[in-house]
Amino acid sequence: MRDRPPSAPETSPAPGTRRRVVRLFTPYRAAICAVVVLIAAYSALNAAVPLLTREVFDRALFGPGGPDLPLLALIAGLAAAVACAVGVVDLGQTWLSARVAQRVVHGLRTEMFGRLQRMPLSFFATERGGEIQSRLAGDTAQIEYAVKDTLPGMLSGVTGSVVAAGAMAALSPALAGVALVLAPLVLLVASRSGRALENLSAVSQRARAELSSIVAERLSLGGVTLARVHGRRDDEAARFAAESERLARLGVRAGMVAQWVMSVGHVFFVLTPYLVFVAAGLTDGITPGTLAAFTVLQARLYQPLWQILHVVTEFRSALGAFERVFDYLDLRPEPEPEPEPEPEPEPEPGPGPRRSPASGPGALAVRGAGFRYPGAAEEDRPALYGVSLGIPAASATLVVGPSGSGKTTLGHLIAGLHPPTEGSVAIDGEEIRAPLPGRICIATQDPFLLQGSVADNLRYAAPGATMDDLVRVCRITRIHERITALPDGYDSLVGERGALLSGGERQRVALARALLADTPVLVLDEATSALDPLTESEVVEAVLAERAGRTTVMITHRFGVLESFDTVVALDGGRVVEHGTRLDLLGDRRGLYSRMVRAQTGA
Ligand SMILES: Nc1ncnc2c1ncn2[C@@H]1O[C@H](COP(=O)(O)OP(=O)(O)OP(=O)(O)O)[C@@H](O)[C@H]1O
Repeated sequence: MRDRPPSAPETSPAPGTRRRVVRLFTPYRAAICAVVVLIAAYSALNAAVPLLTREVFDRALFGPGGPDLPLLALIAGLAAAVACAVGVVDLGQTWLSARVAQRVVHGLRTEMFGRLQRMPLSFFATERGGEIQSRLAGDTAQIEYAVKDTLPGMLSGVTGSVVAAGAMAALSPALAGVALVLAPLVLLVASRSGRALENLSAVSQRARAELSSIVAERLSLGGVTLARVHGRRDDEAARFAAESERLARLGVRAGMVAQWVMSVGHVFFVLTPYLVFVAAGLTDGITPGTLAAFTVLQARLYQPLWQILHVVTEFRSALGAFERVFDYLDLRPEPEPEPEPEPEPEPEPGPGPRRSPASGPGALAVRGAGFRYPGAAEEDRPALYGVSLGIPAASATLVVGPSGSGKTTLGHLIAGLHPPTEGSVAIDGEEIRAPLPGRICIATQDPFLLQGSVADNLRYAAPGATMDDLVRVCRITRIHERITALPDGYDSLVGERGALLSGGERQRVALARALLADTPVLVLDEATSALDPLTESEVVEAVLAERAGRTTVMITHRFGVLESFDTVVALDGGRVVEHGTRLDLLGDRRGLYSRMVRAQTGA
């Protein structure tokens, strides 16, 4: 289950959303005020042009005494100056809006990325890859567009309409009244269809997220291989096509609703000038110049109205995007480790040999620890429970047990990948509730290699490592020869998730990377499972021989011939059933470890 608040339906943004959006922009209020001023200046300058048109008609061309060419030239010069000023103001406004939009979106993106990085691993086990991608890239792009284009569009629409209406009223209050009489009707139609468009946009956004989830999962190396192996390529294509067609249909519907508004508006737009002409015919003292200026202003009145309608729709769908982003920002990340924890009392050793209290760098103490995966049913037993172990510094411990007995879970608790849901795990008296880089490292069965070279991947653990360091750890994991045989040696690329290497090679590179981290504690969770048995025991023996005081906890299924361990821990059903030296446990012929060794060696 996801540890997150349920998201509200996308068609009705939560009441807090608008307030949160406003808060996001509060730090930029100075820039936003400047944008408003620039937009007002832009609208005012634009409104000046029709007034110049009136002067052209009434004084320069058809004034008393015939055409006045010097005046016409002056007006043309003024119009050019106004046009330049409009350009400059528009540039400034665009620059400021783009800056605010980019800052806000950059802030949201980085905060979201940071928040997701700190989420418990169970979140990534349940959340779909495409969903994260869709929110981090798709929704933020929609917000960016809304802030950069939509918001200034709305402001300039409002100021443009107000200024145009004001100029019309100044020219002739009576004609202005006639020209504005249809405006409320236009707004009504638009607001109705705006809501329909908003719903369509929310549904489209969900379809888009579904589409990117399919792409992320099914067009990965593993997804494509699976589909080929099982002959399901056509089914996959059909599933994608169905979702894509849904999106396409939604797109057509949205286009039709938008066009319907435009068409209705167009009728009003064509009709209104004639209403004005009729009114002008019935009113005394309307000059041709006033009428010409009026016609231009009318266009300036209705065009911004369309802009507002369009913008309101965009903004309402951007609210949906904001909400999906906030939904991720509200996720509860794993708590950060305490800066200075209380020292832990020494643990009671679990079943097994009595040793002197473990101390020193890398001593592990597991006290009554347990773990229940989030979402597991209450009545199910926890994956791990009541585990108490003292693992002395510099020792080598083998963890064995049947599949599903909790070995990996124990390894994850020691590595701090999950905080225990009961009891505690500590290193040198300090509780482990989160990964401790530099102190504990884990190498897993399914290692993750990043795009880049072998050397890049190794140096992820120790950016300052020299070539000699890389060679040293790669010799221990018996991968050095193989790397030098690659076309570019340590600079050879490993491909997506290391796909250009074999499974065993990937594991050995990852194990070398873990060794390079040089931590006092190393957990190996079936980290050599893809190797042939001979190489595996060679690698394991070499890792143990060169551990130089490092505490090593090794989880493996193939332990039959492994002898270099101080202690063996056997898990069954989520708890420790045996804990002792190898020879002690072998002595108990009915014990789990002893039976498993016999099963493997046939002895
Ligand atoms: N992410 C998870 N969410 C829910 N349950 C899980 C999760 N991971 C493991 N489990 C369950 O917890 C139990 C212990 O799993 P764990 O991986 O620790 O076993 P294991 O001993 O390492 O098994 P194997 O030898 O097969 O790797 C299993 O019953 C498993 O189904």
